[in-house]
Amino acid sequence: MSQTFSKDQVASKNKSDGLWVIIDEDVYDLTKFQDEHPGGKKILQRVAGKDASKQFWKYHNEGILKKYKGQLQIGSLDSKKAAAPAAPAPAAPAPAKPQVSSDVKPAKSDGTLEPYGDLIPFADPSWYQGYHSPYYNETHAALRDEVRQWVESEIEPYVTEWDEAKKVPDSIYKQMGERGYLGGLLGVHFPTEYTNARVQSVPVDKWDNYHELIITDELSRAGSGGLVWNLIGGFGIGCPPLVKYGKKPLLDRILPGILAGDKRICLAITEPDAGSDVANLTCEAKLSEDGKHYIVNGEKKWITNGIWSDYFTVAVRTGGEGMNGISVLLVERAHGGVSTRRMDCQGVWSSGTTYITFEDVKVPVENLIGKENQGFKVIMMNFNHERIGIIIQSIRFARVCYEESVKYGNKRRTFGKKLIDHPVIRMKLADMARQIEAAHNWLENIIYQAQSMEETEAMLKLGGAIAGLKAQSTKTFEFCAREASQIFGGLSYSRGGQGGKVERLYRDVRAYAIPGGSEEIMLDLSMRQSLRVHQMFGMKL
Ligand code: HEM
Repeated sequence: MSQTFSKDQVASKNKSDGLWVIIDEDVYDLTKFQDEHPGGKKILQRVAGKDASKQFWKYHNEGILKKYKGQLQIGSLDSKKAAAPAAPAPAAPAPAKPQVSSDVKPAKSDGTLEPYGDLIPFADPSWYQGYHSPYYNETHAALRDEVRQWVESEIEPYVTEWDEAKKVPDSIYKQMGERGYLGGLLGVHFPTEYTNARVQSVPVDKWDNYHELIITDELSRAGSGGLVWNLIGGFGIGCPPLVKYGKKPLLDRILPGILAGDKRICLAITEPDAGSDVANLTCEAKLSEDGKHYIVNGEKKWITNGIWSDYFTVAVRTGGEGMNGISVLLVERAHGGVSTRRMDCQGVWSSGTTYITFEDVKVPVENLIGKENQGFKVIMMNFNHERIGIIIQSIRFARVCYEESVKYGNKRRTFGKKLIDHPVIRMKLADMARQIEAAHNWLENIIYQAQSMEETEAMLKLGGAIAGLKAQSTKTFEFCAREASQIFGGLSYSRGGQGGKVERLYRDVRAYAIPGGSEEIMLDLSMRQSLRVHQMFGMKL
């Protein structure tokens, strides 16, 4: 912003027909905006011509300035040292090329990375804040910065609108492809054979599971389960089985379009009458008489991204009862007979939760994923990847609730002191932080184990721990959402505004605690499976 003004010039604009204010040494013309200001115009008229920084920060968070700067800032005070450029505020975010900050410094001689972020204790994982970690290097630091810049500039300011509109612009999903993030989220090596997109800050041969963790974690910082599920909810669980067990001609035909962000895929397992007990599903696929097609009939419910999907990775019954009669098929909307309708849900509004019906859908046998009647294994392998995604998101959402609470607690005053100075509030924050850190450290350890093991070994040995951590992380999320709501009071009871993230996340909690295995089933499984596996190791009782 090149124009500068003196304080006297601003002071002369102190009427409703010329209403300027100063916020953090920048000058804003609110003349037209006053009529649409959600806080009312009189309150703006009272600070017309003055420095309103203190009042502004009392009622708003950073997101508001980011969103309105481009529209309302007309310059800066002449006394300001280096006027910051106004952030662009497009009505609908335009695609942009990734830009990696040149600030990412190599690891220091003691192995730690440069501190990054706001440095609020526990609001980011400890390796962000200059602490030692065996897991991360400069490529992780660079990716974290790349994703955070994108989220802060093009996603976070608009997330509330998208959630209310129950849709994220297609251009954002397309960028997921262009930036190489879709290619990086498959839980396998980076699939260079199917996409030309590359993650700008990480060479493909360096790609590992911690990079995958960072993408999901940083996307989750926007504080919306709907956003994260829109971008990776269908893809992250629907595409890995296709890549791991699909036949090459099928992959050659459809994977490039999916990884480019042009076509969408989702996972369809749950049915109106079969959720966590997958072995009981009834959607049937009968082989045609000529043996060339499966004819699929049945219903699927609570399917993330279903309404927008071109492809559906579907669990079907091809054989007898129980887990040995299940197969996985790649159904294409273009096959005909696929109907999708949006479901109204408590949370994750922009994720497109869908009810699907398949009526005599003719699916070529080439679209079988894995072997006939051996689909249960495909589904089980996939569950660990899905659950780790849920864990990453839940822990970050818990952190967002905690971070918002710390910031608000340092700003809001009651009974003559800041909230943070009341021991009862600090106790809440401490209870949040201890659970977040415990869950995150367990997560990093499990990712290290998964990366060091062959896939079947990982499924056996880690299934119990992953199930336990899923329950731990969703309980942590629920606890933090509740405590943050208490700290924000009325501001997190109404939607939008300063408590907006907390209010939204509070509504999103059940979407994490139930799907991918409910807390009850996860806790039970964690013990059953761990005991069974350790019996194989020679456990002595
Ligand atoms: C660049 C200038 C400003 C912009 C773009 C702006 C924008 C907004 C927006 C979008 C809201 C809705 C709630 C939210 O999303 O946070 C809001 C609420 C509000 N604003 Fe502003 N505002 C500005 C300046 C001010 C100033 C200078 C004051 C005080 C003197 C003020 C007082 C309020 C109040 C009291 C509310 C209602 C808060 C609540 O619901 O708890 N605003 N403003």
